[in-house]
Amino acid sequence: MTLSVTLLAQLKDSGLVREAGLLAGEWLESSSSGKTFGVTNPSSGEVLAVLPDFTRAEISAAIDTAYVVQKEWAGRTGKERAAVLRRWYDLVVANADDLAIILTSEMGKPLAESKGEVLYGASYIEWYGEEAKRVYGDTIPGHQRDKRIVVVKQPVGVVAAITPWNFPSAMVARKVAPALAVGCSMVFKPAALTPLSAIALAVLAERAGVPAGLLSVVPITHSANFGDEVCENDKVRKLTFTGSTEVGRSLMAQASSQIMKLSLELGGNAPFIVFDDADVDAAVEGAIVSKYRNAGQTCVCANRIYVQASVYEEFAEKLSRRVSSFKVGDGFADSVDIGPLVDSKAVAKVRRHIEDALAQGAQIAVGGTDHPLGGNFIQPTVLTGVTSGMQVAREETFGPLAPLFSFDSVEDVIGMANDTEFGLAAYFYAKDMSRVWAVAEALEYGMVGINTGLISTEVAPFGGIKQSGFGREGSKYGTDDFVELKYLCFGGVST
Ligand SMILES: NC(=O)C1=CN([C@@H]2O[C@H](COP(=O)(O)OP(=O)(O)OC[C@H]3O[C@@H](n4cnc5c(N)ncnc54)[C@H](OP(=O)(O)O)[C@@H]3O)[C@@H](O)[C@H]2O)C=CC1
Ligand SMILES: O=C(O)CCCC(=O)O
Repeated sequence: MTLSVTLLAQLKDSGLVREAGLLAGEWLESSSSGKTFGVTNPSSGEVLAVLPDFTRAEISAAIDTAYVVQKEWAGRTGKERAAVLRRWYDLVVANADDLAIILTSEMGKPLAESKGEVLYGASYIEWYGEEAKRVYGDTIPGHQRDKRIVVVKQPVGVVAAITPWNFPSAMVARKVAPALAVGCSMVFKPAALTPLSAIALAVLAERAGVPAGLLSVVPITHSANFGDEVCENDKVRKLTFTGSTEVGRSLMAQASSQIMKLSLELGGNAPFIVFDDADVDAAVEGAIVSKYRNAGQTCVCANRIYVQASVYEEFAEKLSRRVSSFKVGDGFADSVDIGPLVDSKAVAKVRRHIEDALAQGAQIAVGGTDHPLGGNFIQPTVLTGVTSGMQVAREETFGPLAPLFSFDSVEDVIGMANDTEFGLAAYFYAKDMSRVWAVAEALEYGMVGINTGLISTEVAPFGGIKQSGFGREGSKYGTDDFVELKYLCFGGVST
């Protein structure tokens, strides 16, 4: 047993951390590969746990079991499935402090944010527990006198899920809860950087009465093996993926071999627009939440901040003042705003964006230099004088860097905001209602925050358009991706 004593000492329930995967209803502490991998704390570099590294054959066995168990689960009433999800939700809430500690340990975000994420994730379990009872079909007036038409929704069957490291807890809940609610089973691959939160949630799911084999959680470092197996195994009928557009594109190509149902929640390049009639103070607060939440490592983070010329100086000055007051440090330290980035590659990307912008004439308003803590810590930064030829305009930075662009007219800023292959989230601040409607309609994004920098909630449909993917998570629409419509045509009805 190699579990970190520091981590274990912080937990009320040490049973939530396991050096094992849950496959086909069993906790397996070793893999036939004989290989293992370590999960490290991005703040200290400490190894938290060593997990078995599972193989394609083991994933295949988990799929076989998920295929069988799903039939019994789907045969239960919505109310019966709802009761299990409700117990899972209650357990997640009851264990939120421990789950937050596990999350901060493996991912680095400040503890308060981790607790927020755990409860945010739990809200999806609660929501979809309730929705389990409302997977309604439809009746359609028959097209002939003796015909009656009914549409029913049936679970797609076995679902595979792949998630990233930036929301290791909420992503699990967001994918598992709707799948289980409608009667699917799931084989789940968390990011190798952050599998412990998914494992802890699986422990609680088991305690809540999720049947053995219905949910598998597979730690694995060779992620392509997981993608290959789930895309080629004809027992898997759907793949739900959150991560980079690059990997999403290749999974989409692979999934085409068996025309698998897909949901893809991919990269973003969110514009955040401040118009001259905006409440500038409110816009600054919105930008702080949108840009610096999770140290900027969120797919809906503001990536490009466009400010109308007449309020540019005021906005830049007020934003910079707020950002310069941020406390950077270990996620467990008191009142920390920004934790470490997830790894050195993430730090290098932010540095590259800053250097490129400076080389092309941008200026540092705050931050911009390495943080004294070193390692994966980075100074939260605001750049002014940013223009559309710079890398920050085109690529998702995924770090605490706010680049400020100036614009003159509504037409110009809409053109710049939409000039990207991504279409996940956009934000703008304005008061004039005719402008508000026009801009909201003109932005080519799946989600638009108007006078707010925080749009995430389980009651709304989260998802993108263009190369940010398709499918929606959350809300009444979130179950659509996990069901198939079946049309029943009744003939010979005596009239
Ligand atoms: N939309 C979003 O929420 C996110 C967007 N991103 C963007 O992507 C960039 C890179 O982040 P990164 O974490 O590397 O994102 P990736 O897309 O590489 O990883 C996301 C998930 O996909 C898995 N994965 C990677 N390659 C394959 C494959 N060939 N087959 C199956 N699964 C695979 C990863 O596994 P493993 O990590 O274990 O290899 C992880 O579980 C970020 O800087 C950001 O710009 C990143 C995360 C989330
Ligand atoms: O970054 C993501 O992939 C999801 C963002 C978390 C959220 O706001 O729901």
